[in-house]
Amino acid sequence: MIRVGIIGATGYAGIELVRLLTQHPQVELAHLVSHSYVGQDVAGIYKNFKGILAKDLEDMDLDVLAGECDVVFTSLPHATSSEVIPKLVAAGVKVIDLSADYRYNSAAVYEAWYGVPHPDPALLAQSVYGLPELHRDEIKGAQLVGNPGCYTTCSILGLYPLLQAGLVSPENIIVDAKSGVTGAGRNPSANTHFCEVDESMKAYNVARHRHTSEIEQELSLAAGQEVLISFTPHLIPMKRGILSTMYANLTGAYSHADLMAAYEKAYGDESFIVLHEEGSLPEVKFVNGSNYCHIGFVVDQRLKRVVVVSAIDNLVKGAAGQAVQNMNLLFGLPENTALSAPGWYL
Ligand SMILES: NC(=O)C1=CN([C@@H]2O[C@H](COP(=O)(O)OP(=O)(O)OC[C@H]3O[C@@H](n4cnc5c(N)ncnc54)[C@H](OP(=O)(O)O)[C@@H]3O)[C@@H](O)[C@H]2O)C=CC1
Ligand SMILES: CC(=O)N[C@@H](CCC(=O)OP(=O)(O)O)C(=O)O
Repeated sequence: MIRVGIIGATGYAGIELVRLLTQHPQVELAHLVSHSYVGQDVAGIYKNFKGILAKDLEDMDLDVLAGECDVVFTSLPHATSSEVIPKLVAAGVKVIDLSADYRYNSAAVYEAWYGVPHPDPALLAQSVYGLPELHRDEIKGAQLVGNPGCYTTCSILGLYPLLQAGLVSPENIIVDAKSGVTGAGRNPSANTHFCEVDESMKAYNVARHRHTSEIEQELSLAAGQEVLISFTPHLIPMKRGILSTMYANLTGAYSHADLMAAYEKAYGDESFIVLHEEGSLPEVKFVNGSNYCHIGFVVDQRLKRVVVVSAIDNLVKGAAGQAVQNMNLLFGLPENTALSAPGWYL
C-alpha cells in the first residue's frame, strides 16, 4: 500500500484529495495534517465522510510525517507550500504540491507574477510540471511535482496540439475562461460571498492574472517560440467547473478534420481527454466530479480562426484528481486508478 499524507487536508482541494483517495485500492490514508482542526475527526468537519472515514486531523513534525509516508500532498496557499516542501524533500519523501510554488521553469517568472522572490530556486529547478499529458515521462522519475493550476490545465490542454502542429499562429491568442467559486478556496471573502456572486458574473484580474504566465510557459514549449496570450478569467455563480473559450488565428485554410487530426495525434491514447465531434461542444456538467477534460472546437472559415472550448472540474482535473493521476505515475500504477468515473452531469 502507498502511505499517503495530506497537508492542508481540510481545504477544498485537500478534502477532494481525501474523497478521491478513499476509493483508491492501493492507498492507505496515513496522516491528514491541519493546523486549525487538530484532534478533530475529518467526518465531523465534512459530514459526507460520516460512516465512511474516521480519521483525526494532526499537526505533525515534518520529519516524522516524511518518515511515515511514501508520498505527501501539500495543498496549501502559495508561498506557504514552499515553507514546508524543502524539508520534506530533504527527508526523501515524494511530494506533490498543489500550489504554484513549484510550477515554473524560471524563478524570475515566478517572482514577476507572484510578487515575491522564489525561496528555493535550486529546488524549483528539480521539480517537474505535473501535467501528465505533456510531461508524463519526467513525472515518473520526479521527487517533487508541481501540480498545475485549474485555469491553466483547462486552457493548455485545449490549445497545445494546435500550437505544436503549427496550425494556429502563436500571436494574438485569446483565452476567456469562467470558473466556479470553489476555485477561490474555502476561506470566505467579500468577493466570494454568496450575495456578491449569485445571479452575477464578472471578469477579474484582467491582463494580470498569474495563470497567464503558467499558460504561456507551456504553450511556448509547444510552439517552440514565445507565446503571449490575453487571458481573462471570470467568476460565475456555480460551485465547480471551468470552461475556457479560446480564439486563435489559423495559419492556413484548415478544415475541422485537419485540426481534429492534430488533436487525435496528440491525445489518441490519453485516458482523460475527450474530444467532441464536429457540432458538439463541452459543458461543465459533462466533467464535474470527474478527472476528464472535454475539448471541442469550431472552425470559423469567415475569419480564418478557430474557437476552442474546453471544460474541466477545477477541483478534480484542475487540482486533486490531477494530483492523484501524478501519484499513480510516480508509483507505476495505471494512470486512471481511482479516477475513471464519469462526471456527475446533474
Ligand atoms: N480550489 C481550487 O480549485 C484549486 C486550488 N489550487 C491550489 O491548491 C492549494 C489549496 O487550495 P484550496 O484547497 O482551494 O484552498 P483552501 O483555502 O480551501 O485550503 C487551504 C488549506 O491550507 C491550510 N493552511 C495552512 N497554512 C495556511 C495559511 N497560512 N493560510 C491559509 N491556509 C493555510 C488550511 O488548513 P488548516 O488551517 O487546517 O491547516 C486550509 O484548509 C492552493 O495553493 C490553491 O491555489 C490549485 C488548483 C485549483
Ligand atoms: C475562482 C478563483 O478565484 N480561482 C483562482 C485560481 C485557482 C487555482 O487554480 O489555483 P492556483 O491558485 O493554485 O493557481 C484564482 O483566480 O486565483
